[in-house]
Parts: sequence; C-alpha cells; structure tokens
Amino acid sequence: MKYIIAPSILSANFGNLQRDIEMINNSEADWFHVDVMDGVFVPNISFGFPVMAAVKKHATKPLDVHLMIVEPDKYISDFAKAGADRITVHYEACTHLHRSIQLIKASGCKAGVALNPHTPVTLLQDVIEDLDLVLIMSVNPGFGGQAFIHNTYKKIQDLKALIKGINDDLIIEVDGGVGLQNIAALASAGANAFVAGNAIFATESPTTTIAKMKQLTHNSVSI
Ligand SMILES: O=C(CO)[C@@H](O)[C@H](O)COP(=O)(O)O
Repeated sequence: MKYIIAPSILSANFGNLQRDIEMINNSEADWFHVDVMDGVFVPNISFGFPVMAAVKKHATKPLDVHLMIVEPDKYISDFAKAGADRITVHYEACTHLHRSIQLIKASGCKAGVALNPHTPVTLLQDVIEDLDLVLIMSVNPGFGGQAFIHNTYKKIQDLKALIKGINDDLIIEVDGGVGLQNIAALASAGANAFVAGNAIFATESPTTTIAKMKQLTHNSVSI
C-alpha cells in the first residue's frame, strides 16, 4: 500500500513560503496540499491564483488543491491552469456534483470530492466510480490547528465498504487534526492519504515529522 503525506501549506510561513516549499521538496512528503478558502463556504479567506502559481513555480511535487469555495465550477479551469494536479470540490458546495467532477477531469486533473464532518459517505454512492479521491474532513473546514473529530474512523470504514469491488483504487484522504498521535490508526482504518498542517509546520523539524509519519503509516496494520 502506498501512503501519501500531504503537508498543508496553510500552516506554512507565508513570509518565507519559498523556503518552506523547498523544505517540503526535500522531504519524504508526496504532495503539497493547497487550501483555497473564499470567506463564504468557510468563515476564512486564504489565497487564490497568484499564490498558487507561485507555489507551483517552486514545488517539485504535485499540488493537491482543496477548494473550500461556493460555485467551484466557475474556477476549475483557472486552478488547473495555475498548476493543480488534483482538484477537490466540496459535496456541500456543488448543486450539480456530477458536472463538477466532469469539469475537473476535462481540465486534465484528477477529481476529488470532500465531505464535511456531518455529511455521510453514502451520498457519494452514485458518483463513486467517477472519483479518484474522497477527502474526509476530520475538522470543520476553515482553519488549521483544530481538534480531530473521532467519528472520522467510522466514516473511513464506511467509505472502504462503499468502494469495495467498485473503485478499489480510490484514494481516501483525511484532513484536519492529523498528526503523529493518530496517523497509524487512520491508516489502519483504511485511509491512505494524510493532510497535516500544524502537526508538520509547527514542529522543530518538519522533515523529521514527515519521515515519522511515513514510518507510522508503513507500520500500520489493517483492521
Ligand atoms: O482544510 C483544512 C482546514 O480547513 C486543513 O487542510 C487544515 O489546513 C489542516 O490543518 P491541521 O488541522 O492539520 O493543522
């Protein structure tokens, strides 16, 4: 099993963004997780195209773009042009989710759907075959550094059951409150991609933390 570590640049030092990007380039991390917030879908505003393009310029690993915005269809091709490799939209923000997924694929990116903590995985049943990734939010989206919501373990297991025999290659990504204390248990439950902000950037040696996270996922035992 390949496990993916995706540091969330929301927790990077924006005054030294190039330095932090290069640090992740030189680590065992697999992707850059890029959180785009519009102040409408979530009560916070992060950054948009110019910052993303700047990240792309220096990043040597794929950009995993998480759109916490309303009406994402309007901007999907712009995010693809700005360098996204994966684009994830929120179930709760898409009236025509199937269309949004097709737009992402038509833009040349892998397609993901994110679920807020209150949204059951069963609502993805009719699009699950079309997806490359499901992002299970283990905090309410909008901010880094929040406490992990325990019900996430059950959701991962529910999603595993939903994809079995239908889309076994789907990436199950977890985002929010993920760190050294819970990453092995999340991997055991069935997650295979892990977004972490504070747990990486707020430590003395982010690269060592990433290496430890990798090790913990590899040592995990499926349940
Ligand atoms: O999408 C979000 C927050 O909305 C996340 O990607 C956070 O950036 C994760 O930060 P930590 O909880 O790991 O500090």
